[in-house]
Amino acid sequence: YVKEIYSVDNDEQSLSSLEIIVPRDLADGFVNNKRESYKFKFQKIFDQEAKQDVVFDSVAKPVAECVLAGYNGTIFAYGQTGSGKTFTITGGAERYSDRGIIPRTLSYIFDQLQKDSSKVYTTHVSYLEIYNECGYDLLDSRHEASRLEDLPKVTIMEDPDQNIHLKNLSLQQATNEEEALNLLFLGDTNRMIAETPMNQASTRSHCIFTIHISSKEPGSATIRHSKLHLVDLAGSERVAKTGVGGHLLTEAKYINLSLHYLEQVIIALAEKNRSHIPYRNSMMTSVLRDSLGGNCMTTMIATLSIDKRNIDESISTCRFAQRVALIKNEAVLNEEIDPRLVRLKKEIQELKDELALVTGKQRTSELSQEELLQLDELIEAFLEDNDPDSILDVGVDMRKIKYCFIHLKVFLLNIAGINKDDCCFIKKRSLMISLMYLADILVNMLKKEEKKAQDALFHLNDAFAGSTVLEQSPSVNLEERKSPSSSFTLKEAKDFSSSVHRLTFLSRETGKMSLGSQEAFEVFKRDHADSITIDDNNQLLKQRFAEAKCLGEKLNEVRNKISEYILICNTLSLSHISYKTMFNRLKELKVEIEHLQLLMEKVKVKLQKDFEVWCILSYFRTPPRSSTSIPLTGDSQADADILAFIKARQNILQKKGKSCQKIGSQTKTSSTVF
Ligand SMILES: Nc1ncnc2c1ncn2[C@@H]1O[C@H](COP(=O)(O)OP(=O)(O)OP(=O)(O)O)[C@@H](O)[C@H]1O
Repeated sequence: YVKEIYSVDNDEQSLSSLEIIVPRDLADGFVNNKRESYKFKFQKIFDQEAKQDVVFDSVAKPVAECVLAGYNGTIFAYGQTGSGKTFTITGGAERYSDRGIIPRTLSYIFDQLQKDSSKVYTTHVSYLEIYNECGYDLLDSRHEASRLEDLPKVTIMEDPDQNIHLKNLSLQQATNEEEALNLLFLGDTNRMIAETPMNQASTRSHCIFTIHISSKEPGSATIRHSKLHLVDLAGSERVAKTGVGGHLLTEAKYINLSLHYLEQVIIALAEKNRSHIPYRNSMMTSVLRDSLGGNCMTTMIATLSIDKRNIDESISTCRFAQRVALIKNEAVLNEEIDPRLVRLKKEIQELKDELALVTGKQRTSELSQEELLQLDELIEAFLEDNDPDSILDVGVDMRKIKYCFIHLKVFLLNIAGINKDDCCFIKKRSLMISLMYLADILVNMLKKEEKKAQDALFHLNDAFAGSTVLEQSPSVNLEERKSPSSSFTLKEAKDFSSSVHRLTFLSRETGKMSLGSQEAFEVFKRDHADSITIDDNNQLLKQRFAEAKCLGEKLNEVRNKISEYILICNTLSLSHISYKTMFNRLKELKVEIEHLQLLMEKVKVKLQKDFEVWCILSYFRTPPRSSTSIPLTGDSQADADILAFIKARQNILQKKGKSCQKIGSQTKTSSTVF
């Protein structure tokens, strides 16, 4: 392009300026007041030598960054045919370095997404072509389109909130740069196939390549949606100048009309206090509505082909671009709550309502002051209760259960003077609490054992009581009736028996042991090696005793009958001497029976006495297994009693010496005599 007709001043400090100088021959004419130069200020002006990467860095990168942050962005190229719109937006096919804004933006975006692991991103792309006010989906993958009309037709739908929806425009997911580039290639291919000499789509249609990005932080309910429109507009040349007619004229009219409407929208947006913006006039302005005057970071690239012949077009493009620059958009973050979360919140509310209906209580997320106080009391009572089976019942209420756990944790951590970081202490403390519970369980078990021991002791006392009765019997001389076969005297047995009764662990009033002593004594008896034999012999003696008792009763019965007969005989025989002999005989019989009766009585007494002796001797026959088997209660008095008991026993055994074994066998023999 001829340098003489324009100059560029790229001031680093302020806006860059472009001056278009109208050649004198063009300025000359009948009217002499025509301006010779036109100056325009732009944010940045790229001369014809500008490289694609520089354009990308200056124009596209800032917008792409906004899109990544969650804002909407649009970059659109406007200019006359052949001025370089497609080259700028898509790129040139000859060199890799000619890649345009779309492939470079895709590369940049995916690069950034890969670097950011703090969010979960989803990317989709769509590619729309608008030709003669009709939309076509360029990402149709069927490859069947030989004409543009064969592609899926995209129509505009508007919801009650005046949001635009594009029906039939496919949204293809692209998980990486390669997939996105393939989709761009697919769209460009569809666009080229449908292009005919009569329909040079690249010139006469608008193309919108859109990158849709959704981002969400893990665990967050908020989703951000943003989109970046990269728009390659149709050529803006004037119909009159191109001199087209017929079909091309129709096209040109559409193109110009849509660009005209675009211009109308831009003018309306640039004007203050303008209430109506004519977006609906064309599909193009409808689709870009949000980008042009709403929530979007919009950048316009005006492409110029500054040639003597294109001076008017160039000036027209610059004017249009300057109007666009006046528009101020207010971009906001496009955040929405995850619809799944909305659904879950609704479900939670429904469940809360249901719970309130069932329990009759309306639950708030926080516990009331009153409820907290009640809980504190319950927890305190629970902690003070020594019963290991006690439970902390706060009902089916997660808020209360959580509160209890927190309370107990604080209780453990905040015990006076305790460093909460001292895990060792906490472990010890937990152990102590566990031991306390264990101790409680053991105490309970011991109480039960004590009860059993008490019952057993009553049994034993009965046996001792029996021996006391026999001792008081005046009719029997125990010394005289010493069993000839027993080397263990009844005197010794009596001594021992009385020593047992003197034991201090037997209650003075009742003659019964204290609970701890009873238990220890019971264990001592149980541990005695020969306890089973003793029990067996006891049973045998009891049986013999019962038999003797039965015999004595029968004897009494016979004696009574004889006495009765004698009485009758006395009455009858007074006058009959013949009965005298019989009477004397009966008298003799009576004496004999009485003698027998006396004998039986003695036998019975001996039997009873020997039963007692047997009981006592049985405990001495087998010594305890070892001194360690003697159970001590820990109660000093009871333990002293037990030791005294054992000592008394040992004294007797020492006196007997080795004869213990003999006693055992002889006593067994004597038991069979009875
Ligand atoms: N900066 C540039 N450097 C090198 N070649 C360029 C440059 N800009 C445009 N061209 C070339 O000029 C020609 C026309 O450019 P391009 O197709 O991009 O124009 P356009 O404005 O898109 O036209 P249309 O309105 O017909 O689509 C292409 O062959 C392109 O390669």
